[in-house]
Amino acid sequence: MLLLFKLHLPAAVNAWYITRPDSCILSFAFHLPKIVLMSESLKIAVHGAAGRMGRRVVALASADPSIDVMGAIENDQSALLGQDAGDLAAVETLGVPVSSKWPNEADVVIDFSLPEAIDRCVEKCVAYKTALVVATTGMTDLQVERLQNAANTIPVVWAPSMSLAVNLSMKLAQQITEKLVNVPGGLDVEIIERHHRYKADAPSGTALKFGDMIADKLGDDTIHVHGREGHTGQRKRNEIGYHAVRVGDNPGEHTIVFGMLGERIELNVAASNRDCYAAGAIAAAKWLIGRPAGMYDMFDVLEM
Ligand SMILES: NC(=O)C1=CN([C@@H]2O[C@H](COP(=O)(O)OP(=O)(O)OC[C@H]3O[C@@H](n4cnc5c(N)ncnc54)[C@H](O)[C@@H]3O)[C@@H](O)[C@H]2O)C=CC1
Ligand SMILES: O=C(O)C1=N[C@H](C(=O)O)C[C@H](O)C1
Repeated sequence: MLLLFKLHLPAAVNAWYITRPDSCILSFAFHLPKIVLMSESLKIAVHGAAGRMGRRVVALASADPSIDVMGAIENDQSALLGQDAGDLAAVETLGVPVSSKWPNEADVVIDFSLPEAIDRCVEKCVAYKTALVVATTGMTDLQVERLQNAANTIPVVWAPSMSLAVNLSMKLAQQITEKLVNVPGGLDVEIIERHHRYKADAPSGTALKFGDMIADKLGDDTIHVHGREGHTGQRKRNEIGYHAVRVGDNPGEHTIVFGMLGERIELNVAASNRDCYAAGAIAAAKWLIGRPAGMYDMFDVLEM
C-alpha cells in the first residue's frame, strides 16, 4: 500500500515522498510549527457533485488511492439525490449516495456549484473546521467578503480557474502587459472568452481575473468595458474590453488580444475537456492539508 507524506518546507525543497509499507495508508503532512498526522486517506467531499464539474472531480478523485471520496453534496431539490456518486460519474459504484446532508467528517470540501449554493457551503466548512477549495464563479461582492472572513478560520483555496495552463497564461499576460504598457502608439487589451451554452455567468471568472491582473500593470485608471454596441465613439486608451461567446460544448477558452499599431499578440489558452480543472482542484485539496487558516490561490498551489 501507499505511504504518502508531505514536508511543507520552503518552495525549493517542497516535495511529495511516496513509499510502500505493508499494512495501511498513512498520510503525514508536516507544517512547521504545526504537525498534522492523518491515519487514513484524505477524506474529500464534493459540493455540486452531480454537476458537469462535480462528476469529473468524483471520477478523478475516486481513481486516486490516497483519496477517499466520502461525500457528494447536492441541492435538496435535486432529482439525483440518493443516486451513487460513482455511478453518476460513470466510474465504479462508490457506495456514496448524492445527498443534501452535510458530511461533517470531511477533511476537505471541493466546491464546483453555483453562487446561490456557496453561502451554506462556506458556513458549514467554518462550523466543522473543514478546509475548502472554491471553484464556483459569479459570486457577489458580499459572498466574496464572507469567503474572505471564513479564511480567518479555515484554509481556503479560491480561484476562478484550477487549470495549470490558465494560471501560467495569467502570469504570461502580466509579463506581456508590463513589457508593452508604454509602447509607442499605445496598447489595447481585449479579452475574448468562449464557453459552452449552459454557462450561467458572464464574463467568466477567469476573464475577470485576467483583466484584474492586466489592469494591475496598466494603471489605476483602467476601465472595464463589457461588450460594445451603438455609437460608442472611439476606443478609450485605458479600456479593457470583455467579450463572452457561448457556443455548443466548449469547456473553456480565453484569448487575450494585445493590440498595437502595426502588430498584435494573441495569447490563447483552451481546455480540451474539464479534467484540467478537476485535477487542479484535487491538487489544491491535497496541498491545503496541514496549512494554517488563510486565503490561498492556484499560484500558491502551483508555486508560480
Ligand atoms: N475554477 C474552475 O476551474 C472552474 C470553475 N467552474 C465553475 O464551477 C461552477 C460549476 O460549473 P458546472 O459544473 O459546469 O455547473 P453545473 O450547473 O453543471 O453544476 C453545478 C451543480 O451545483 C449543484 N447545486 C445547486 N445548488 C446546490 C446546493 N444548494 N448545494 C449543493 N449543490 C448545489 C447543481 O445542482 C449542479 O449539479 C460554475 O460556477 C463554473 O463557472 C467550472 C469549471 C472550472
Ligand atoms: O463554467 C465553466 O465551464 C467554467 N468556468 C470558469 C470561469 O468562469 O472562469 C472556469 C472555466 O473557464 C470553465
